[in-house]
Amino acid sequence: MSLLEFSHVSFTRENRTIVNDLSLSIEAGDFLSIVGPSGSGKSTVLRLCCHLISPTEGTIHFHGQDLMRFNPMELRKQISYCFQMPYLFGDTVRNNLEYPFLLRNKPVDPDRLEELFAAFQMSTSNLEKEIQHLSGGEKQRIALMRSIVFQPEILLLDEVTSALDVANTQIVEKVIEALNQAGITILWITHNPEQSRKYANKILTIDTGEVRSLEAIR
Ligand SMILES: Nc1ncnc2c1ncn2[C@@H]1O[C@H](COP(=O)(O)OP(=O)(O)OP(=O)(O)O)[C@@H](O)[C@H]1O
Repeated sequence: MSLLEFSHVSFTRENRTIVNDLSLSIEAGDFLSIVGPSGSGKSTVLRLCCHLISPTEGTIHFHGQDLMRFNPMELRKQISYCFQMPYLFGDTVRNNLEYPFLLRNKPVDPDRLEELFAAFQMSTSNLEKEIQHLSGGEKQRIALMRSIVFQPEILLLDEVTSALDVANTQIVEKVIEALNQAGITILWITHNPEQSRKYANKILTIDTGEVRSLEAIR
């Protein structure tokens, strides 16, 4: 049984088909790059994966069960996402990063937060900063940290390095690679052809909402 299985999934809005008849199997441990021109439906595919939106046709199964039947809060713990425009509460970095603990009724683990700052080579002094005082690249890294405070089964990443300089892109790539090596399934959208091939074992190319190719490269 595949970890995540799309069967003939379509997503239509305002008489426009944004994803058309997508069938795809994602196995545990996969690192899937999703590539394609702007507006081809890549982000929509990730939104479908975590039930931010529902297919208008077809089915998505997670662990063999209909994804639409999962409790959304429970699903977010297993399938975590980080998008291009990081959504963070207009609050402090600390409150953003402590939120995943609150959600699980668990005490905040300061060691885990320190570990994350170390992995992203950022200072923990950022914890007391207001989100609005962070740069775009800092916000991106904090949003990514928040999505992996507790390791999900699947991590969905939408152009998470687009606001980063070369050095920080490398840091983030290494964190993502290590997560995949630790068994986390990664689906990521990137516009950078070199990046799309560097870590992935599969590359999905989509155009106008349809699969152009699914290539296994490792
Ligand atoms: N809920 C929606 N309602 C109406 N149109 C939508 C909706 N979601 C996406 N679209 C449209 O569908 C198309 C695909 O959007 P999507 O964000 O999935 O593309 P993308 O491949 O991720 O693009 P980019 O690379 O520019 O981020 C776009 O034209 C977008 O405007």
